[in-house]
Order: sequence, then C-alpha cells, then structure tokens
Amino acid sequence: MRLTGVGKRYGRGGPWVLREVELTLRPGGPVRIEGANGSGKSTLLKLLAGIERAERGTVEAPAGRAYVPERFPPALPFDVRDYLCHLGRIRGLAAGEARRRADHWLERFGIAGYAGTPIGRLSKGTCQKVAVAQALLAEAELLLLDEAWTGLDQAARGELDGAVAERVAAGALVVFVDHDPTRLAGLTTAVHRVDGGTLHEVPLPAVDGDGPRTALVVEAEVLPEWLPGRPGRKPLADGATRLDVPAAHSDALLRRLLAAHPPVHIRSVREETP
Ligand SMILES: Nc1ncnc2c1ncn2[C@@H]1O[C@H](COP(=O)(O)OP(=O)(O)OP(=O)(O)O)[C@@H](O)[C@H]1O
Repeated sequence: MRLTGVGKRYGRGGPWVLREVELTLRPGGPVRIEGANGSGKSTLLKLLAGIERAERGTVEAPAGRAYVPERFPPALPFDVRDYLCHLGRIRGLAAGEARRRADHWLERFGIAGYAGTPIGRLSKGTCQKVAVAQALLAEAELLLLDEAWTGLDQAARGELDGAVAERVAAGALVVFVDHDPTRLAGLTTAVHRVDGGTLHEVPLPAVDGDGPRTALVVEAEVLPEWLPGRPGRKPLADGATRLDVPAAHSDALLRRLLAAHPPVHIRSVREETP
C-alpha cells in the first residue's frame, strides 16, 4: 500500500489538511497513526479507505478494505444481524457464509442477544461492537481502525486486540488510530505521526523491560512470527520454546497463542518478579 505526494483539503480554497504525504506500508504488524486532535489522522484513514479522495497525488490500496469509522452512523434501518449479513453480501460472501460470520462476531463480542434489535436502539458501546464486527467480518486485506476501541468494554477491547493479531497473522495490513499510547504496544511494528499536514515515521516506543515478566513454555510446529509484547524466544532441549514478555502483555500473548493456527500447546505460565 502506497501514498505518493498526497494532498487533501476539504472544499476548494480550504486549507490543506495533508500535504505531500509519502507512505509505504507492508503487512507484518499493525501500524499506528498518531498526532494531535485535528491534525488529520481520520482524514488519512478515510483516504486509505477510499471514502475521501485526494486532490493531489496517488493512493494505492488493496481492493479488499474494511474500515471502522470514528463515528458509526447508528440510524440505519436494519436489525443487527440483517445489517451484518447485508454488508457481508455486499463484500461478496454467500448468504450462508455471511450469516455464519455475523453470528461468529456477535458471539465473540457478547452481543448475540441483540441480533434482532434495530441498530438505532442500541447503546453506544453495543453499536460500536457492531461497527467493529462489520469490519472484521470481511476478513479484508487492509483493516483500518479509527479509535475503534473507544466505548468498548474491557472484554470487547481484548477481543478486538485478539482479532487484530489474527488479521496480522493471516497476512493483512492493519492501520489504526488510538489516543491510548499503549494500544497494541508490543504488536505494533511502525508508528507514523501526522504533524503540520505531513507524515513522519517515529521510533517504536520501547517495550518496558524493568517490571514483572511472564515466562511461558510452549510447544508448536511453528510459532506465529508476530507475537504481542515481542517476547524473547529461547529454544529448549526438548523441542519446546520459552517465551518471555513484560507481564502487561501476557494476556494479549496468551490470547494470540490460543488463537494460533497451527495450534500452540501452552505447557506452563509463570510470573517472574525481577
Ligand atoms: N468533512 C470535513 N469538512 C471540512 N473540514 C473537515 C472535514 N473533516 C475534517 N475536517 C478538518 O480537517 C482537519 C483534520 O481533521 P481530522 O478529523 O482528520 O483530524 P484528527 O487528527 O483525526 O482529529 P481527532 O484526533 O480530533 O479525531 C480538521 O481541521 C478538521 O476540522
């Protein structure tokens, strides 16, 4: 995915929100876009999603794109499951598969009980879960998340973290905006900052190495290349691998390992205080 010399402004004669933006992204890990309020992060994601058009330059992005907007329009004349199935069909899924995926994501986000509820009657957080589900259901090559965690309860935030790790493991490119600097820390492979209308790559924040750590002994044919917390990996004499991460990343790491294909057998998990 590549942006070359991209310029964007809203309306003729309006100020340029983005100027001469150059960006090349490859699958490998989630990419964070950061910047102050109003700097142009959502605008950049809309360009990548194909929702806004650049006045200058070119945007090359895969056709298979899914997007969670910062504001999801809740006044849609659909029940939750019908809406998800409808979007699945638009994205080329057969009716049965669209329904299977809709039910899968409703279940994972704990909102199966709302399948028959009109979207306009949902609470804000439940509506956000639907917004996230519609994007995940597509299994798109490019997944764009604009503050998608905002308003989700803790369990759903964890589900979304896990879903991002699964998309990355499947070879998708994930680009996200979030004001929490620890969001997907350890999994993120690049950070780009929007400032003064242009984009600069910034160094990845260090994963904290001084606090408590978690050591896991796992057995697997192949371990996923990207793991939350960027764990140290030490092969053991009996063929198992010892993974070592800051304890703050252990839940995300466990979730990722439990969702791995081929499966990973977790032999032991131990907290270690320095
Ligand atoms: N549809 C629009 N019409 C006119 N101006 C717009 C429109 N959308 C965004 N802008 C302007 O473009 C600039 C960048 O907005 P954008 O929403 O991309 O910023 P952001 O970095 O995502 O902000 P935040 O962190 O507050 O979500 C702002 O000055 C905003 O007012």
